[in-house]
Amino acid sequence: MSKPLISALAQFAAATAGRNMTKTAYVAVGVGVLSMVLLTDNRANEARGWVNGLLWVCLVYFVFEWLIRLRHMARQGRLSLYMSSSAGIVDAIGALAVPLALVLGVEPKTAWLLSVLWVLKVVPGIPGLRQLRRVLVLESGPLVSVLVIFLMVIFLASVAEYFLERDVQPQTFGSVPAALWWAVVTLTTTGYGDVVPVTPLGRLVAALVMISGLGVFGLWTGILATGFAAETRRDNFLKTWESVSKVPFFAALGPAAIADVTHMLRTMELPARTLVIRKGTQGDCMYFIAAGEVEVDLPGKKVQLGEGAFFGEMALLGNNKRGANVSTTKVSRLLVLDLVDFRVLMARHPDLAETIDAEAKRRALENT
Ligand SMILES: Nc1ncnc2c1ncn2[C@@H]1O[C@@H]2COP(=O)(O)O[C@H]2[C@H]1O
Repeated sequence: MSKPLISALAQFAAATAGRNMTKTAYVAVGVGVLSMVLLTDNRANEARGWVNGLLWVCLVYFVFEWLIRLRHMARQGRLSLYMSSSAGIVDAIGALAVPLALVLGVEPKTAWLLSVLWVLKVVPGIPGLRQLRRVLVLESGPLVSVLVIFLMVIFLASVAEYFLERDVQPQTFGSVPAALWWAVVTLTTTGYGDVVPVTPLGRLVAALVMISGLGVFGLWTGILATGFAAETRRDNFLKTWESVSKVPFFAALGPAAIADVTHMLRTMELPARTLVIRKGTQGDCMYFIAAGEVEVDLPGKKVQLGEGAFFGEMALLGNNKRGANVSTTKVSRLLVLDLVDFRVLMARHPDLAETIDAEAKRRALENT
């Protein structure tokens, strides 16, 4: 093998070994699945050679990727952990499913259908998947309750329709299982229209089932949306909590007071050289620096404020007008306290109020 090829392979192996999905892997999944779809379409018969070639290239890529990961994990002593993990199982399926089917004599066009399983490889890389899993676990109670209601309505409705329609339409409502098909199609509001009740009472039941369908899906959507919102709030709270507890100004407070303060603050991530406060504008919040640095642009001098410092308090305590431009000098994380919460905080924690007040007075004196 030539040297450049060996070094390219080594580079590829290093990039592939520890990571779930590389950019090349995403491309391979896309090309592979698209080729499989083309293989099933007779209009693409002329390009069959190319499509087959692409499928084989993708398969070789996934086999190679799997072998590299197996070797990497074996070297790290984590082979069994990897093989039993979801990523390991998906990698093994991606590498072995099609070859096994071909070896077992399955017709190639059918065997290549298994390449649809390659899409599973992108699952671990989906952002927010952990959040979705947490929402499903936390909200499993209400979700299951709605599922039970869903099944109940399906069974009650299908038995009712069987009773009401069987004599008029023995072909379509001749048994409860046949009526079940109608109930699922109706309750999910799909409405193929292949099976339709014709008796007045049958239609009344159908109307009730359709309305129940809307209710059931509305409930599911509501439960998931509330779950996601709560999860995002929890994530934000934890992030803000971490930042708040690092600011020395708040460190003296007990855990209960820190939690109280955390509810009032929101986090803001800013790049370097971003104007945070413009001189002369109305002040409606103050800031604490959780990370990074800002520069206060005063007449004749510039003052740098680092981690743990606060700014923007003077407008809230004085005439509401900002006294100077303030911008970030580095990537910074600021905790923002809005005016309403500023007042609540000052009332609840007089010691903090005193510190902020004293610093504002000192700054005002320094600026005169
Ligand atoms: N001398 C100073 N040293 C540090 N910070 C200052 C000084 N003067 C003003 N600031 C800050 O710059 C902010 C500009 O907006 P505010 O006037 O709301 O609040 C001001 C203070 O927080």
